[in-house]
Amino acid sequence: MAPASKLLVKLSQKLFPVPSDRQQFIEALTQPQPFSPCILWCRSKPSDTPFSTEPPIAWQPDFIDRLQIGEKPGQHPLHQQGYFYCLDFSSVFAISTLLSLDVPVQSVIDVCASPGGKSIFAWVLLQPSYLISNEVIGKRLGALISNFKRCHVQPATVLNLDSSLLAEQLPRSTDVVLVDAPCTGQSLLAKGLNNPGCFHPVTINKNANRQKRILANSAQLVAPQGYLAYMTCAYSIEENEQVSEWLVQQFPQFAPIDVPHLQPYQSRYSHLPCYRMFPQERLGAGAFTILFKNTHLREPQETVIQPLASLVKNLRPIATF
Ligand SMILES: C[S@@+](CC[C@H](N)C(=O)[O-])C[C@H]1O[C@@H](n2cnc3c(N)ncnc32)[C@H](O)[C@@H]1O
Repeated sequence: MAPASKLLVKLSQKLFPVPSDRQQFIEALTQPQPFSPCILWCRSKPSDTPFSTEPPIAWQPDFIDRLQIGEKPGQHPLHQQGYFYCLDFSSVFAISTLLSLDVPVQSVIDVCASPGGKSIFAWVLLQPSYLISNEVIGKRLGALISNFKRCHVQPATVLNLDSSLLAEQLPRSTDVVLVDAPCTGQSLLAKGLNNPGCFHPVTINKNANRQKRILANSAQLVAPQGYLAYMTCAYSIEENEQVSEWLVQQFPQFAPIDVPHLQPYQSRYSHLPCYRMFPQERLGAGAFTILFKNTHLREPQETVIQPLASLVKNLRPIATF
């Protein structure tokens, strides 16, 4: 068992006023226990499901299964055949804000896409005509592309651009923009992985600034009346609630939207409707999520929009499916 660092203890004190809650949080990070493996079905499930599953929780979509601990879905032949994608249930929690959209969605841009879990969730759920999955770090493109190939994700386009370039080239273009932001990755500890320095104030501050920059650029992409989904796998308030509050101040046209099924997960650290999953709840390693709506209406001169597909062609796609 790794001892809790001073910085982890300090974070736990900030997050949990009750000492027993604090202790459970610390234990989830210093004595990590396995979580149920989770899969996202990209095709119809075979009639004879090959895995033992956990009972679904109330809001769990049909295309998600939580498996019993000990199942190894990544080693099953159906995985290689692209029937499903393996992910942490916290990822499902974070992207589940999309379940509350009640409008048809034509276009989705995933600004921070690799290895592809949130893009694939959006593709299965929303079936957009345009899915653009962007990954700025070149060496992370391979994983994204191979997951899209394996799971037959199409139509989809993979880009490799900084968010500032996306903002410049595709302003007000997209119904749903996903920002699963790079973060301190504090929840990696709950998966038993090392992540030195992830609670240090300098690391947290650096990440929060990067998140603000990516969000500010991503906000430019959202069509009038479209949606911006922000999520991280960090626990620090600076990377989550404070970034969200900053966005609303900077871009008051973005209204945070209530997500009814996530009400039980309402964050205690903000007055905004935003949601947290913690590792001691035993569903996944932890996540933060919030959904914003761009309340701007389309300008009269905007009625003829250049189709996203033709704009994207000029951005040198890395792959098109
Ligand atoms: C949390 S991961 C995304 C996981 C992915 N959405 C999924 O569900 O599989 C964050 C991603 O942001 C990328 N990233 C790093 N720096 C970035 C930046 N400055 N702008 C945009 N994305 C960045 C990372 O390479 C990483 O792929």
